[in-house]
Amino acid sequence: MIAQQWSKVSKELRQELGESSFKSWIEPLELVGVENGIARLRAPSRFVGDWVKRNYHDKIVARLRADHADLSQLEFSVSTAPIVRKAPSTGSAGSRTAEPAAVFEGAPLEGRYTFDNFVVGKPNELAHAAAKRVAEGGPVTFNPLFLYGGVGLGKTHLMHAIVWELSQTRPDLQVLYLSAEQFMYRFVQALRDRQIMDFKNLFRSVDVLMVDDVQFIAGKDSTQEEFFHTFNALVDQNKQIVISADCAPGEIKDLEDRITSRMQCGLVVDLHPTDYELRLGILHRKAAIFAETLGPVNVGDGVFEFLAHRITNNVRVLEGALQRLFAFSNLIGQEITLDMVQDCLSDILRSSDRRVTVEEIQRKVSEHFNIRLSDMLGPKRARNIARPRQIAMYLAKELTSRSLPEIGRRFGGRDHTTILYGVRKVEEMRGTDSQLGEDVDLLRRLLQS
Ligand SMILES: Nc1ncnc2c1ncn2[C@@H]1O[C@H](COP(=O)(O)OP(=O)(O)OP(=O)(O)O)[C@@H](O)[C@H]1O
Repeated sequence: MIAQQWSKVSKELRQELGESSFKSWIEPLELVGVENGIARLRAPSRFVGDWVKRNYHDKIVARLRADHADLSQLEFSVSTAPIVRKAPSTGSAGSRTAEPAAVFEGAPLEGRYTFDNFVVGKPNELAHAAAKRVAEGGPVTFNPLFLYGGVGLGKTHLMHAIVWELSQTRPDLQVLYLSAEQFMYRFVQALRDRQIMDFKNLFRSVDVLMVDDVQFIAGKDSTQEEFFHTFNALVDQNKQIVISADCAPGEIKDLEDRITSRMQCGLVVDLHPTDYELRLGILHRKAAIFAETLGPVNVGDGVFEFLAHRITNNVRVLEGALQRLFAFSNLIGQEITLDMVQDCLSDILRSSDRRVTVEEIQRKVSEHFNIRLSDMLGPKRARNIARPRQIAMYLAKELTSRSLPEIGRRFGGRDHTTILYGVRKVEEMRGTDSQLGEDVDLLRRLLQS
């Protein structure tokens, strides 16, 4: 019934949209069900789902209304294989002899998040290398692998890439990938259904456990407790754990100390904010991917360079901007030019114009080091004041477009040479003092978020 309805709608859309758009966007979809005014469709990737929603939502809804008068909305899920295809045994943890108890699915995987599609540069090379090592599926050398970094810097991409690669290199392994939110949801569900033993057995018998956005469980006492025991049980069995978070273990507020220290026992790797070269590489790679789905599009001189220069804080935004340009160029059949970029992305470019101010930097750095703002600007030379002041100078130089004399004026009327000295000092110390390096990275992230 549903299949027939979808086939009728597809046919009509094929006529209206033409063969090429139909093949790219409509043909790969599957109508899964219609309920309570919502039609659920399955798409081969989030990209296709987002695109169809943005461009063809109303057309699809209007046609489906012929059979479902109350329909008002489409919802898309991604059609991917479950990550753990069969449940581990119901017997003691680790035993694999019993029949599967139930199908136990992890979060869906995004097909494009592979190692091939992950562009490696200085800011993420360590995270990439560590993820690759785990994906080989060899003996566990560090446990857990803890990946952290700011919004949209590729943590989830790397996690999915590990799962995809493990499914090739070690198809015998039970790999479970899920978000910390899903972990909590399943835990609560197991408590409610009095199936806590099943829950424990399932989680304790996977070979690789991957939990995304672990900061979510901070402050949720029972979930943390259960997570701690699951974590210990797997580590004791020498099973690999991979965790991601938006900051380092010690910086996650309201996370129990014993969990923090467990996480610090493994390899903790930071995905640093992207630099210009990495952003340029990502744009080229993403353009190749979009071209595969949308057909080739001409990109004019300087467009990639302009985008890499202007959209600096979040790869997700950069990717969204490029996707929008591809869509527009495809619709009007013209190459992407710098003029088109200005027209099409004015909102994104405006918001990326939001510059951090020197005053914001001074405030944040003072708070971070627990010193008074008046001391930051005043004459005191004690190390516990002078070092944060130099860090603030360094960040002001890096994150604002102010000149050294202008920065100097905002630091209580200091000379530009003092600012230059402070900037150089921090640059130099970042290579030798890892604590200082971490402080600077954290502050930069806070200021740019
Ligand atoms: N180095 C990279 N190469 C290719 N794509 C990248 C890279 N870094 C990030 N991306 C892309 O940026 C987008 C956001 O990445 P992802 O979802 O992995 O970020 P995240 O760090 O998990 O962010 P969040 O904290 O919001 O969950 C994805 O589409 C991803 O493919």
